[in-house]
Amino acid sequence: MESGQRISRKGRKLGSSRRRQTREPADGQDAPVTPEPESWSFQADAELQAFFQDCGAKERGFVTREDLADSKFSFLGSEEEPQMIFDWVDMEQRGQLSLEEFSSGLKNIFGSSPSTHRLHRSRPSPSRVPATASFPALEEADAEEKEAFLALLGQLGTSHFLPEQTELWQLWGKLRQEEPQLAGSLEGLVAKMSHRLQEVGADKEALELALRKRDSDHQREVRQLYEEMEQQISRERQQLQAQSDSRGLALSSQMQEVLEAKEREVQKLAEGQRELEAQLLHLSNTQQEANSENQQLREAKDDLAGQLEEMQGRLQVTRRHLDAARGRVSWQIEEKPSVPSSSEKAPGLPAVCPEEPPLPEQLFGDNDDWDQLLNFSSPPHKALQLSWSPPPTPRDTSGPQTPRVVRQISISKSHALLFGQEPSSDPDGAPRSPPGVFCSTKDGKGVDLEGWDISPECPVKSHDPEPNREPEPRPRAHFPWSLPGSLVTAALHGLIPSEDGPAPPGDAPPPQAPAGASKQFQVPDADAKGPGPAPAKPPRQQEALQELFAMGSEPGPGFQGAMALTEGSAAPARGLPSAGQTPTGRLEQGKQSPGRQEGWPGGLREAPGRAPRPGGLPASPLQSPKEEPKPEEGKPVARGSLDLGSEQAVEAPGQEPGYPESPQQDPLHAPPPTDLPQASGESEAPAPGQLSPPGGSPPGAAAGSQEPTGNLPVLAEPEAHPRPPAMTVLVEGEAGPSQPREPRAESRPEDRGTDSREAGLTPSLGDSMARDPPADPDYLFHVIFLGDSNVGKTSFLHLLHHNAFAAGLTATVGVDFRVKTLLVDKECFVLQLWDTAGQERYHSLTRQLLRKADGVVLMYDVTSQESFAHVRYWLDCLQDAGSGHVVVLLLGNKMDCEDKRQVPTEAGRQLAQELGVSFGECSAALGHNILEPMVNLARSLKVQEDRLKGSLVEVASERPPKRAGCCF
Ligand SMILES: Nc1nc2c(ncn2[C@@H]2O[C@H](COP(=O)(O)OP(=O)(O)OP(=O)(O)O)[C@@H](O)[C@H]2O)c(=O)[nH]1
Ligand SMILES: [Mg+2]
Repeated sequence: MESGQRISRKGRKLGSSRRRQTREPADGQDAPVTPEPESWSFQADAELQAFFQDCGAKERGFVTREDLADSKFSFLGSEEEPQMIFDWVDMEQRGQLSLEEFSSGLKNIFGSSPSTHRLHRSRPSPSRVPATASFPALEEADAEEKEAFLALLGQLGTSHFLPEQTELWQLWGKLRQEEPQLAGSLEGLVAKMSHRLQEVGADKEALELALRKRDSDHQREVRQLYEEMEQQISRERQQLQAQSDSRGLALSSQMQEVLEAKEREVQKLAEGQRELEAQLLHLSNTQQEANSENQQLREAKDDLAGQLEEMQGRLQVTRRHLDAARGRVSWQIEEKPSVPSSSEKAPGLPAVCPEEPPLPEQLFGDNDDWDQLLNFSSPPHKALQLSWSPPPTPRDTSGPQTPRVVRQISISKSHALLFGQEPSSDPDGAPRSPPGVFCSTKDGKGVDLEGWDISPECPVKSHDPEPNREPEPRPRAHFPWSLPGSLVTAALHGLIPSEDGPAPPGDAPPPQAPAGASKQFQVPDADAKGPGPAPAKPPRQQEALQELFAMGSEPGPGFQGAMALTEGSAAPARGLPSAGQTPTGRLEQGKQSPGRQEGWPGGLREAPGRAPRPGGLPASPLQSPKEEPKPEEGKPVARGSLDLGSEQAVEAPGQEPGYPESPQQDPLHAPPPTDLPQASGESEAPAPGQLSPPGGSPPGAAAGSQEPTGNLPVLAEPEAHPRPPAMTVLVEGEAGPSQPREPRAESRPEDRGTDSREAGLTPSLGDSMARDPPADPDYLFHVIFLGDSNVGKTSFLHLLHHNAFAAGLTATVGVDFRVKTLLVDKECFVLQLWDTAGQERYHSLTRQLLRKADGVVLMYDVTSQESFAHVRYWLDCLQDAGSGHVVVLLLGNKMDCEDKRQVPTEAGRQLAQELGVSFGECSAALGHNILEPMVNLARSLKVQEDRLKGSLVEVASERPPKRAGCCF
């Protein structure tokens, strides 16, 4: 076994040496020549071929290491594994060897004959054994040999013993013993080999150095490349990032813009949707309102249709009555021969707005001579007749707002008939009057106002259609001014359900008839005055007019005036005269009169710039007597008459003690005058204060009974008494007996007390005038209030007369008239105050009035620049009228509205200086500066009058003094 292993080991060593020999030629070194295989037996070759066959290598053409796993070769030792043969042969370690390569490899290792090789190896060399036995071990060798051997090893590069060195030692020793000549060769060979080894080592180190250097260079280059790549990657990444960012920003901005645009669109759409919703809501509301209005209109239409039918029936009945009464009724306006007939048309009539109902034709008729109609000093046998529309009432009351308008101013002749006929009363005390004749003159001719007798409370039955029929005692109304109201009433009876129901179609008296439905108040002169029964309760207008003329209670010798006051509050339309005639004309006019204009629902119209009256319907006085009198309406209601009356009862008052304007502080305490002396002997017209009491009560008693108490007569107006829509004043210019002063059956303490406090009017002369009005006014002037509409003329006058501001007055229609008595500097001034309408359609009418003006209060509204600018227009009108010596007072009203002021006070003052007129500012609402301007105006008028008297004697002789008249 040991020998086998040794052979195997040898074989391996030989194999390795052989392998080394096979390698050396490959390296190109001068390797030794490959020894030929010693012996490669046929058996070995056969085994090899069998192996190729068994493992399939022959088919594949190559041998793998695995193929040798189970192979057995006879030339291999037992300890040698067949796979080692493959490792020996496969020096390049390719894993597979071709059959040729494997065969030649084996042959190179084992020789041509493996058996020989085995034999050779198994047969020891005869010299090697004894030599081995004779050569001592290295440790036992002598020092010389050992030194020589170490030197040899030193040449080989090893200085210490290795296990192989022992074998080398023995080989070297053997060689020195057996073949000493080869020892030197061995040493040379060893030296050469060591040299070669050193060279190889140097080469190796150089190569390693070069390799390391190259490796470091490579590493450096790689690192550099890596860094460069990293930098480039970083740059590119940054670029990409920047591009991405910019692209993202652009995209985001675009997206933002798009989003904002979308959002705006959405908002617009939302707004549009909201607007549409609002519009839809509005439209739906509007539609609902329209539906409700349509419903209301339909209902109103149905109501109106029914009412219209009823009205038509009533009108037909009325027309029949009018036709029946036509022959009996006469409408006369007797004038001097010089006075143009009423049929003539006079130019310059007030323009009538086509949209507004025209003024009645007989309202300042075309042919009226204003000199005649308005002359206070009417000649004898003439009676001045004034017809009034109902006075306007404040809007804040529930009563109707019938505009007040002068319906007629005419002159009739003697009052004989009038005064010759005692006022008749029915058993209940209601005044009576002869049928068909309301105011008659002494010679039998008179003004027949029956055409206006349309008081709803006057039963139709009382109007005898037959002219010759004796009058029957019945309540009647002879108020020309009652026409509109009657019409309205008639209309309203059809339109508005009255509490009392419609007016009785026949002669059934209205509910209030006995109390004051139709009353006639005649003021007989002294001669004509008889013991006729006086009305138990004179109508309010009647009393008011009594008060109006109460100042000159007893006319002078030349005064034979007669005054008749009638009152028709609300008469059925039955008494209307027939159409076609003068009365009919008036009737027709009355249908379009302002009274109806305001009273008729369909014709309700407000003056421009005025707020419509709430409810739009006139109120009740014309509808139902019960609805008329209200506390607030007391004054306005009776304005047509009470204005005049209050002038004496309240106004004169204007002169209460302590009045600053008056130097005469002491009130007059003279006994109430019983006569109104004529201002001039020529004057035949009574003073404005002259009014006969209805029942002929002694004036002294009446006045004396009240004035000492200081309490003004209380207006004992029955609650249910309807407001008189108009009044008629008949003043006869013929001399006659003095009229007894009417007793003041009614007093109005509220006017004095409350009004004075409210208005703040300076009480001074009023009391004295009220208590002791002068019998004969020293001066009488016509003062016309001019100015644009809405400036406050009527409010001013209302305050002046009633000491209370009446809010909500309607626009004046035509012209209004009041009398104001002032005691200034111990002289009695009677101012006839004409309240004109500022609306343009009445300007021509106003222009006619201007001809007789003594003084003009030209009013503007300090809150209206336009009204201030129109001041020059009104002055031009004044100049055109030829009124050269008119005293003008420029008055700016509404100074309480300081926040709305458009006209500075200085501007008004400058204009007044420029125009040479007086100037002042006032507030009708506050009652500021109301009476003072009038007192100053009275003084200026007096100065003007005195100057004219002195300088124009001749003219004055042709023209009766103003003081002699009581009206234009
Ligand atoms: N604040 C204030 N309002 C006033 C004053 N005077 C009158 N008014 C108001 O002005 C409006 C017109 O008043 P009116 O007296 O009817 O005016 P007018 O000048 O008579 O108008 P016409 O009759 O159309 O010419 C009414 O509403 C009054 O209440 C005032 O001093 N201050
Ligand atoms: Mg007015």
